[in-house]
Amino acid sequence: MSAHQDFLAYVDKNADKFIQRLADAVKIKSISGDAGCRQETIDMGHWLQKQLDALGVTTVLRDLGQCPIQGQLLDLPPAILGRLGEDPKKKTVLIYGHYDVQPALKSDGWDTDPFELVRKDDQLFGRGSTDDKGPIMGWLNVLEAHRSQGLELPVNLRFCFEGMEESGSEGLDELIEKEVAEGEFFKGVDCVCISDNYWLNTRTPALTYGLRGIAYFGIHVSGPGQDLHSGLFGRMVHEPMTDLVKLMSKLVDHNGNILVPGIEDMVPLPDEHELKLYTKMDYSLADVAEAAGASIALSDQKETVLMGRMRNPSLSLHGIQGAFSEPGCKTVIPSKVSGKFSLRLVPPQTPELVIPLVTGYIQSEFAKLNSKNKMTVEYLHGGKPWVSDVNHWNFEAAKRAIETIWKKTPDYTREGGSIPVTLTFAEKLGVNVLLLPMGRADDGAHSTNEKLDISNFIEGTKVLGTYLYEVSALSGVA
Ligand SMILES: NCC(=O)N[C@@H](Cc1c[nH]cn1)C(=O)O
Ligand SMILES: [Zn+2]
Ligand SMILES: [Zn+2]
Repeated sequence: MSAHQDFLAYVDKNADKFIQRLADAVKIKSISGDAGCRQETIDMGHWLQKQLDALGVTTVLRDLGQCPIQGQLLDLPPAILGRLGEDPKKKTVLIYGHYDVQPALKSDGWDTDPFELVRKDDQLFGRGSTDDKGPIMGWLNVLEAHRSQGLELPVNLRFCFEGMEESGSEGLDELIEKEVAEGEFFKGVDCVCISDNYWLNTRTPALTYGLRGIAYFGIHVSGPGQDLHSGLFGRMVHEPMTDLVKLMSKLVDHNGNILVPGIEDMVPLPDEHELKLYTKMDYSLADVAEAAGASIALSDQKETVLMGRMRNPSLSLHGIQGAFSEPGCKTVIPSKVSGKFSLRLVPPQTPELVIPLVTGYIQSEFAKLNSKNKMTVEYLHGGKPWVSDVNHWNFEAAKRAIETIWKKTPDYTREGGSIPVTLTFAEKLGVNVLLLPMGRADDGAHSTNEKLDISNFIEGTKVLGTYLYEVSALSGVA
């Protein structure tokens, strides 16, 4: 048997062990956006480093400094840089992933404890199962299958894992820039592979060549010195919530159109060639309904729906901090409230270009209210959009791996989400970056009952490993 076949056979035989490792990872509450979970997020970094060390990777933890969160200045979770293999005759693949997760509470509507990996039929439920602990464990599975059988890896590997991706990747760009300018770690990297997004549907594996950027904002409105009784003060004072809701209603309409002047105009319209790409995609309104859990697509045209996610900007309202949200009927006028919203950006948009448009517009809309409350707009974090070249051996290697394992030709997609470091790798390392998703469209990333199908975890592990063999086979291709 070849090394590749031995690798595949090991993955099949050790599925239960791999699922247990994913369960161990899910147990650690590495919620980067929650100050109360910061120590556990740091612990998760240490846990992952230990796993990598045990699998023969030489690792260092890189301190990323501190950042303010929920009124506290806290240490950032470390970045993990790892290296395995120094053979100058082999290609060197840099793998990126994030070990932090989105918040999750059982009371949000989860059927089971979000931090216990629960197996139901052929699916694994738990926060981070698909985003992004499952894919990271997939890489560990690949390493284990080789190390425990004494198989030589076909490429040199470099790993860059962070614990702040869900909260703006604080400190990572600076680390990469410094390391490229002064360090050795990224020297010799030939390509980058990121497994941190999803297939377009539940049937067809995908390769992803684009991501939207993001610009995340807060609108803070305050007025009274403390919360007030609405019977005693209603219709007597300017209410912060009333101003905030008015402002938030001015940002986007019910059809998804962005109302901030200048934002939509920045994006060129699709030409006929581009429109045909969407028509040809294996996608239907039933897929949106399956992934969203309801028939609520903004359009009956699949092309319009796909463009909404892949090539147009969007603006979403996320929440209001400080507002009364518990059960019951508290008759309160909250004294200060913060609205949270973000824009997903597409080329040529960048956070720098949209920030003045957004802040200027909100200030002018607030001025129209003649309110005596105080209002500030805060840009919280962001990242630029990214589009890659699919006619590159990196994509060819991944396509061949998918065809070998799934016996299907992948969909080529642009993803609606954001992974800010992707563009940094492309620009600073000057190499091709590929997104090779493990999970499916209906995984519920960031949502309740997040899951990963066992077949996606196990066959996905095989795809990741096979991709490395294909990169090696394509060595010498420019
Ligand atoms: N799997 C990638 C992902 O979910 N990225 C986040 C990044 C982000 C930025 N700000 C908050 N989260 C996304 O929402 O796209
Ligand atoms: Zn992710
Ligand atoms: Zn995410």
